[in-house]
Amino acid sequence: MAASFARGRCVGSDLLRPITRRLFPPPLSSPSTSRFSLSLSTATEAGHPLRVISLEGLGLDTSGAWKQVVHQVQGVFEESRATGLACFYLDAGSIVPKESIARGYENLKAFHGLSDEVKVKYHSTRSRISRGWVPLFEEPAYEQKVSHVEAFDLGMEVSEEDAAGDPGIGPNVWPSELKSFRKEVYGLYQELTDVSDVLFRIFAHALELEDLDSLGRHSTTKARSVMRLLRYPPETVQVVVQDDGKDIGISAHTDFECFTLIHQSAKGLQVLGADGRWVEVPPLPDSDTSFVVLIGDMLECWTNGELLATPHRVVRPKDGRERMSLIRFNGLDNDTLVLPFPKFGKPKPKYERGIRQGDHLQEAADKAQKNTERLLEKGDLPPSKYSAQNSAKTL
Ligand SMILES: O=C(O)CCC(=O)C(=O)O
Ligand SMILES: [Fe+2]
Repeated sequence: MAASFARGRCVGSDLLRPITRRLFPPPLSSPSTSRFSLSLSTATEAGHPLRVISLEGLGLDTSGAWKQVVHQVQGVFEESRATGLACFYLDAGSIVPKESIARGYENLKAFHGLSDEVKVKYHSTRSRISRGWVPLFEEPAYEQKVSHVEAFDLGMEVSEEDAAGDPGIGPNVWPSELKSFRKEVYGLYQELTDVSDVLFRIFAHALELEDLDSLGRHSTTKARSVMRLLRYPPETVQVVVQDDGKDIGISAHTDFECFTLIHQSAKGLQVLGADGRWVEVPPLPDSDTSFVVLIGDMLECWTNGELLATPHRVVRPKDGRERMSLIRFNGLDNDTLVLPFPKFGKPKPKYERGIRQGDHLQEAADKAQKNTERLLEKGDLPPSKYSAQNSAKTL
């Protein structure tokens, strides 16, 4: 999406990157005696595709529960040497109560349930920074494929005066028809900001960076951190694209920010392992406050590719029911130039010039726009009913 863009980059064979030697430190304590090994076996026994890490009991001090979480995250990073997947489930219930998540879904349903005539007032192309409604068939094309998803996008609330024209930063749009939407949805956004702040520090600790604010200090109140309320119609509904692509909810991509939190009402999310196989990552049956944490492009660059951004996609629901998801991207300030930390060795050619968060998002938007134009030319994508272009170009 353009701010509604912020999403992933196109992927193809370059997703199948070879697993190179990694530099992660060994876990903080012996896995045989730690909670880490217990939670790994529990996760495996429970048949979860990814490790489950909980923020329960986490205090402000970096001992006790904090160390356990760091240790578990290190375990995930360590395992990703073989699997390519440095992603995991995070139970964030101690920061984001289940009621907030439930209200998030209620508001998502209420917004997407409004008529198109009402929703078009909030069309993302009417916002300088692409906040608001992204109708079906207007999702940026990360691949040469048509996505089947409708979105409402928001981010940090910044006045136009404070934004001073910065790309991707500015005021949100709020549907006046839904009285509690703003308060509840922005409340959830703020709780997710708290989770994000903790995770930035946990990641810094797990990577054994000396300063725990090394990452998070670049994600201020002007960070490119968008939240999306996504609705995927089931495959049984509204198929106007080529037959072989009818099951695509969102085409394959990695996210452009540092990391992403995903809460889903139903299965559909898949991540791509180093062996080239797509792994289903369904919601956890026993936890309604668990998010999937995906690694984004900026963290990949910071670690010189020790952590790989997680390729992912969504397949459409086949059971006749819609799928909903609450997505929170955790990005950096526009001007942040990310270069590999020296401890990860000589920067690889891919990262040696660094990546600037704002530029990266813009390049991705431009790339997706080109894909969209090609799809339109081929007649695979229906032209937008609401705007001159199918995906917003401005960030
Ligand atoms: O709906 C989901 O689970 C994932 C959405 C996604 O990948 C994105 O918006 O970048
Ligand atoms: Fe994504």
